[in-house]
Amino acid sequence: MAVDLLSSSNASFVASGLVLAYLFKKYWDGRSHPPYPPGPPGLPVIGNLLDMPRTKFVMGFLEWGRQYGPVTWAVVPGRKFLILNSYEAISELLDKRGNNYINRPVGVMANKIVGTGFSTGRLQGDATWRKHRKFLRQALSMSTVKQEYSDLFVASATRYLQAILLSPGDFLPRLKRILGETITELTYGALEDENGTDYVTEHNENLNYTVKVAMGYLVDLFPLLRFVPAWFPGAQFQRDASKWRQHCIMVRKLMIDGVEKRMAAKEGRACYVSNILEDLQGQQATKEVDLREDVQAVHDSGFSFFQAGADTTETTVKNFLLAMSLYPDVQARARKEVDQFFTEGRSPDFESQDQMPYIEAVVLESLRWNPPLSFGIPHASREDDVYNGYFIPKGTSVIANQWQVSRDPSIYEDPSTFNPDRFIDNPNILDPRDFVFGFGRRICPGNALGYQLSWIFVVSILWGFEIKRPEGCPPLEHDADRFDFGLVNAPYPFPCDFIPRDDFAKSNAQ
Ligand code: HEM
Repeated sequence: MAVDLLSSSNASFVASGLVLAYLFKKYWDGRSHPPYPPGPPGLPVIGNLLDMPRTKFVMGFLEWGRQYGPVTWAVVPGRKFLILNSYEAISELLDKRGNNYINRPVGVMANKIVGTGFSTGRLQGDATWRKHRKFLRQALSMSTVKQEYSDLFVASATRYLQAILLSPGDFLPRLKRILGETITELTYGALEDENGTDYVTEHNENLNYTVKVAMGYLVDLFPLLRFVPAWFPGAQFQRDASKWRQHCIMVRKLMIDGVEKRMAAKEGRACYVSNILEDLQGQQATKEVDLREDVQAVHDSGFSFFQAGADTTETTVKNFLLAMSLYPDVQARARKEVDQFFTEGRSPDFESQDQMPYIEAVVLESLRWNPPLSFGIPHASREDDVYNGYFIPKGTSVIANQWQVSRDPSIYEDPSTFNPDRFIDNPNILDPRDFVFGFGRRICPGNALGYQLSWIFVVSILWGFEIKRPEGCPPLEHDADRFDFGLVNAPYPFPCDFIPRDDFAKSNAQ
């Protein structure tokens, strides 16, 4: 039957119809507004489907930037893309015209099938999103982070030093675990429920499929595929989605039930979710208001902490560790500054943070050298726009290539070299925090938290250990040998020798 329907004469009739419709639309669009930005030519119907980079996305986008200039246009079925390859264009569109680029592209697989559309990073710029951002602003400002979370961060960094001492070969998995615990603890005030279900493990599993889903599926391009039943041959995405949807529902419930039980029993640490829920309960006690939407927004914005904050902070600290092993002179200089403050029994804390300019430069360079989300999270336009004479229609997915900014030699000289000196006595240089945390109305609300947590890990590691690249390891001179260019651009796994330093060894023996 299916074969009959697609007999060769029918198929060629349908194909010529589609090509004609495509050519007519292209002609009509071209007459009714300014031209689209330049981009790869594409094919009828499928547009640039075959041109889109499939791996190492930012490298493909960078190449388009070289060929077509700082704004590149590409289309695939059902989606229009604008790729921005210059800080000037990014900041003009996403920062200055931020109200127009406040939305996110809707992923069929993520939003409609797996059901992860509730998290802050996926919401449209609507009333629910504004509620999330209000709570996040309250809890994650630099002053709140310093006041509320510094002790937790110091304790986590100390735990990491001890973990390295115990099992130096596991320094990468231990980093992932301890940063995951830190973020879980500050969000939920506990690491497991009363049955011993481990929150970090469940969140990591959620993160794994969230990242897979964000990479895009065929169903995102051809939305009708979502009606293909799970038993249909080739519909593996439906079977995966069903498993992930169930898991996501389970983890959300696990987290909510846990906080509510601990609050009722007055147990557990104060944390993001419980602090705001208590405030809301206080409001409800004084006046009759329906706060159900607020309560949901607290839970859902809290759920975003791990999704958005765990891998990104981990990548920043990994960047630092890799750089220390490759640039021993930078390491020696950074340690000299640490040793001015933390000696004779005083272990790292935040007290002297403002007096350590070289460490600040090292943390900034760890962010710049390899921006963890190297093409951010795409924004989407609310209305038609025109930039430099080019037309950007409503609903365009806009990708800001942060990697390009980090490697722009007109901004950063010799950009592949890890060189914190570029930030010393150079007030006019672009601060990496102005692009690695994203842009405009969607800028990362966890930027102070990510920065402070990375800072204490950097100082503590320098204080505790000398870091060496083991003899005989290749020098990793090129970016392509250092970073994997995935959705989160992490350094490839790398070896390090850790030599304990005296003060740490003594404090640990006590
Ligand atoms: C060094 C660490 C971090 C980096 C590099 C980073 C980077 C980013 C970037 C590039 C975005 C997209 C912004 C845009 O759309 O323009 C983002 C969004 C977000 N980040 Fe972070 N982030 C970090 C840490 C954190 C932490 C620790 C948290 C929370 C505890 C967090 C929570 C979020 C949330 C909730 C969003 C979504 C915001 C929205 O869509 O409105 N991030 N982050």
